[in-house]
Amino acid sequence: MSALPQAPAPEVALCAQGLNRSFGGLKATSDVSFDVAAGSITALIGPNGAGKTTLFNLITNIFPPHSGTVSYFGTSLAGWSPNRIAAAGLIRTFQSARVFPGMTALENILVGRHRLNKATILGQMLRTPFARGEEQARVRRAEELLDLIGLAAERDTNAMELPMGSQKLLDVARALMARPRVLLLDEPAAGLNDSETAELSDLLLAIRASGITVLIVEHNMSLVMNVADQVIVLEAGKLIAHGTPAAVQADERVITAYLGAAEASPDEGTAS
Ligand SMILES: Nc1ncnc2c1ncn2[C@@H]1O[C@H](COP(=O)(O)OP(=O)(O)OP(=O)(O)O)[C@@H](O)[C@H]1O
Repeated sequence: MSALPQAPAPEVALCAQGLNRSFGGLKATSDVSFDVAAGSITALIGPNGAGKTTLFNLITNIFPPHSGTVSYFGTSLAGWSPNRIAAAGLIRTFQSARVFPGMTALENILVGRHRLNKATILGQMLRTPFARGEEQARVRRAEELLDLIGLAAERDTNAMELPMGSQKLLDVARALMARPRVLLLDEPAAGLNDSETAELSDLLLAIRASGITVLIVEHNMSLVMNVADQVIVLEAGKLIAHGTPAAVQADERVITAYLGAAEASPDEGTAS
């Protein structure tokens, strides 16, 4: 028995075990297993077509795995609908997500809170005191999030008129409005310039500091290396490395995968 007290193991927010999913003859994910520690930022990287978005779809049950399991804070998500998964606080953004046209920045964030409304539809239509109080609290929360992403001054601006970087931040803020416990972000830095990417890095660190676990698919290696606690690397559907950013960056298999795919080292900014 050790004379020293044992540090408790970190709580596991997400646990994927043996995930397999094929499309026709193509194995999009092949026996993929990993843990995501609660309160961490974990990055999922890999060349185009490696299976990253497929893994997000398996975790959120957009389609089920052909075999394997996903558990969320120890509870299996097998058979759960995407809505039930979101209601449990596992919230994702989509690679192609953009702002809702014709809505202001504030309204774009408010969209993320609708599933949490407790007032009945009739209560909302009749504007009962309960429904009004709930609406005011939602607006306050959306304003706090606008402040957090540095867009308080753009509260009433049509979101389509905002630069791409601001639109991407709004997308993340909308996901935060749903009060996630775990946030899955699919390429939030795609299309951003360097200063917009730096703002996104700060936001991700603030999200982690608030206790939310983040799993992020991202091609921008500087962002990944700056913010991630752990990095998972996929290649052609297989997990080829999982470790700290420094360990993964020095991993021969990772270097080879990236050299083969993009003729560039993963430490050189955007990898593909
Ligand atoms: N719904 C689908 N039907 C058929 N094939 C699919 C489907 N979804 C993904 N695939 C295939 O599975 C493989 C993995 O795709 P996936 O989108 O998960 O990769 P990725 O790592 O997210 O790629 P990228 O970085 O380009 O977004 C690819 O070969 C893709 O063509």
